[in-house]
Amino acid sequence: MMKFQVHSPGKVILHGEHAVIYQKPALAAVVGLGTTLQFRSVAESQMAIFQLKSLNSTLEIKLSNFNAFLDSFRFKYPGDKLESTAKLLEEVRAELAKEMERNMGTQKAQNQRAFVSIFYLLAGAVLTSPIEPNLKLSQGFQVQVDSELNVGAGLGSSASYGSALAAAFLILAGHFDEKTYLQEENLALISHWAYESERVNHGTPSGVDNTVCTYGGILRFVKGQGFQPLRVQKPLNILLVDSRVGRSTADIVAKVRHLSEEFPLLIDAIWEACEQLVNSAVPLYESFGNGQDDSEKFEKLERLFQINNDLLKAIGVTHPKLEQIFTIAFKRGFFSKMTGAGAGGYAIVLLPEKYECNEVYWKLKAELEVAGFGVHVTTAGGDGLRVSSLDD
Ligand SMILES: Nc1ncnc2c1ncn2[C@@H]1O[C@H](COP(=O)(O)OP(=O)(O)OP(=O)(O)O)[C@@H](O)[C@H]1O
Ligand SMILES: C[C@@](O)(CCO)CC(=O)[O-]
Repeated sequence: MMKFQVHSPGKVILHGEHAVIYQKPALAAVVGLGTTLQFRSVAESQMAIFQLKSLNSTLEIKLSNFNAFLDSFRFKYPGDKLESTAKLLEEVRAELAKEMERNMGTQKAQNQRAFVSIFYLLAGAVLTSPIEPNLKLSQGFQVQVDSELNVGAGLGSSASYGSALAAAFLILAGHFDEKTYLQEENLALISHWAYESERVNHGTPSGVDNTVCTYGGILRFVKGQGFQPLRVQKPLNILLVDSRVGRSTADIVAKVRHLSEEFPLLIDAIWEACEQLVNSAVPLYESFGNGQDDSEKFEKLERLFQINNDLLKAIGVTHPKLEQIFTIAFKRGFFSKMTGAGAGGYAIVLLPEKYECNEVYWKLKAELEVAGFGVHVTTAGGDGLRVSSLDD
């Protein structure tokens, strides 16, 4: 009887969103909100049932259908070690399209993508299983996914969801277990499959979100080159402000790509500026807590927040609701920026040390709430994905 729980955090991009797609560095950090997945095998069952609470939807897969899909994939691509995942994703999409027609009626696009991630990651984990090349699923199970992250809001809900699924399915298929998942090669495998899940949502993600959700901390990430954890000494306090404007990361990334094709030199100069900004920010984050008084460094960081936000505005990814948040924060003496793809989603407000003792902070929080925004105070950095046992 297998049962366990996976928790995977959400993230904020501190600096370098969008630029990171164009090979520039980004700084990303996990936050204190995340996705929790519970896995329980079910005796005598021949079904895999996935309850996705955030989407208010359920996916049921008959093990016999899933195993038949695996057989047909192995027959079509004999000896394929899944070096190219593109074929598998294509086959999964075709299989699920048939399934939707047969049993599921019309599902919303976001549910369909969430289902594709499940089928794709489950098939990927089983087809590459180190214990048995022709592994089939023989016992039914139930998976519940619950998230504190608003979906489609820039806090990495999709990467957090993808890494939680990846860890669960890799454990199920015998790649590692609850005790060994933190080994470097196993985290790399989780992040790899979480990236594949991101591709289902975004097409061409940079990989920053799945990396930070898996490994945790505050990371400097460059697409295709990997990451370095920042050596931070003190947690950084931030206020997450939900504009409550939904948007699709894939659509915004496509609009920015169009702009960069229209004005390549101009937009490249913005990406260069973003790189300089990250280079200036890293030593500040790493030196907080070194001296007696951090106020000078904090003021520099506030300036960088403002410049970063203005660069993002220059590529057209702000929104009137985000502007309202920036104005409220600025009026109270706080610096803020959008985070992630922008055009809605969350803003982050930089909070000083001992912000709770500052009356202005409470006024800021109240004013944002009265204006209809969701607020949540958290720290940037912390644990990445964790697997734990499940009692009941
Ligand atoms: N808890 C969840 N349960 C099921 N599916 C989820 C969950 N969270 C995210 N998803 C999937 O991820 C998609 C949202 O991805 P999208 O990238 O647009 O938002 P995000 O990850 O919140 O934002 P960003 O990538 O900018 O941080 C949803 O449409 C859904 O398919
Ligand atoms: C806009 C973007 O940089 C935000 C990631 O949260 C997209 C990406 O990196 O894939």
